[in-house]
Amino acid sequence: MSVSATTRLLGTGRTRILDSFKRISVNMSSSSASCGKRLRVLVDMDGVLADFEGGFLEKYRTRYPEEPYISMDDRRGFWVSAQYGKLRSDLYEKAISIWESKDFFIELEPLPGGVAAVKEMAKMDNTDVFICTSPIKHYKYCPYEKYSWVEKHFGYDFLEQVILTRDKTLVSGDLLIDDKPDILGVESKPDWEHILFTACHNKHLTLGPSQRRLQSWSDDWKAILDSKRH
Ligand SMILES: O=c1ccn([C@@H]2O[C@H](COP(=O)(O)O)[C@@H](O)[C@H]2O)c(=O)[nH]1
Ligand SMILES: [Mg+2]
Repeated sequence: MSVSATTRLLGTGRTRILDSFKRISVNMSSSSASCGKRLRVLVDMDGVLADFEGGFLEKYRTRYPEEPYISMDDRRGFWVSAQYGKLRSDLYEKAISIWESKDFFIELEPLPGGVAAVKEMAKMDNTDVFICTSPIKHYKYCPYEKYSWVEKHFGYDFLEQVILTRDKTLVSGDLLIDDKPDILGVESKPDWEHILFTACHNKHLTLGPSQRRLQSWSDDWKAILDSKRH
């Protein structure tokens, strides 16, 4: 057999062995997750840790004092811009101009109890917490300010725990705590169970029988985590 044929054969064998190792390690990691060795919790940022809706309304009213606005009580649907666009078509762009502005994301106030809860979660045995958040495509300020916000409220080391993605279905975890009712992406069956975090825009929705909510950070988030430990 020629040297190149032998190299090819050895290469094929090596690939098969590597594939077997990969299969074994994938099986080991999924079985250790399911027997609860470590729980992985993904926590959304806007509307869960940071007060996106409150920050938006305040800045919108300051910048456009003469324009109509939608109170928190009247908010319906995840997309703020869509509801403003229905109110009057030009308000769609005016709404977007608010979160595309410098300092919008960094100046968001933390939602009550969120930072403390996540810090506590991160200290729990066998628990990994990640902040999983979607940046806007107008990237001039938002991604930088999201990192800055985490550093400001959690400290520099917690930046390790930040996941910026526009497709959360690609991220693996046991739980995703998120205020968006429909979290869609290329993965049709994400690993995580979505816990809907109650927000002004989703509080009127009736959930399916197997769906769960976290009403606020005063709600029993520890029980939800425990329900996923085996
Ligand atoms: O009308 C809206 C409302 C929000 N956004 C942006 O969507 C993301 C939401 O991120 P999550 O990680 O799902 O909380 C955020 O960057 C908002 O600015 C929007 O584009 N339009
Ligand atoms: Mg959100």
